Amino acid sequence: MISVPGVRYVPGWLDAAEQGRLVARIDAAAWSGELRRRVQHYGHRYDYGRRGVSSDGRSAPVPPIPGWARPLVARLDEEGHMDRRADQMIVNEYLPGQGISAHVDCVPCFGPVVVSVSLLSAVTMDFTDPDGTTRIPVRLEPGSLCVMTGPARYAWRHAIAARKSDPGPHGRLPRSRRVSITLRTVLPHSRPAESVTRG
Ligand SMILES: O=C(O)CCC(=O)C(=O)O
Ligand SMILES: [Fe+2]
Repeated sequence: MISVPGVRYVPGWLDAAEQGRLVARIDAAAWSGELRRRVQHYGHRYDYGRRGVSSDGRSAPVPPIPGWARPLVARLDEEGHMDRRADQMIVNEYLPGQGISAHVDCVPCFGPVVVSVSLLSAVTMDFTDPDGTTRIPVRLEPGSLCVMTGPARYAWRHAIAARKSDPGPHGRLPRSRRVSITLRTVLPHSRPAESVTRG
């Protein structure tokens, strides 16, 4: 099977009980309705309009990475997936029909590793090569970890089509509600303290 250079896919990274605990904690927290899909930002706010990590004090601060997510952050680091402990987390919710347009995660904002943990529903994430000529669908099962590094992080774009089902080997695979936890490291010059001292 063809694979995307720089994608590490780990099925069954979280068991069903752990996934359930995480979804319960996520659903007890406040969602932001700033996009078509609901999101929660922790550690640092990512400004979708400005395409930057907010550090100018104009937007309301976001909560730190909560206690319930810290074991994930530590485990990712201990298992060697990250360059250092993640300090930025975005939770995304996708109802059937919702997606995310093709993008590369902000290069000046975030470090060399972006991870996504899938909860509740499987979905197909499409990776497109830098020329836009090759599209590789990657099926993300609930409980899986998808680590993007190297070309997958910096050169290929990733997207989730806004549709209610994905093509499968034996017909369409209907989606249900999916929640993803994405984790990143914020680069030093994007962090508020450094921005202030740099004037
Ligand atoms: O939902 C996902 O797994 C990925 C989300 C994503 O690409 C992002 O937040 O940058
Ligand atoms: Fe992304």
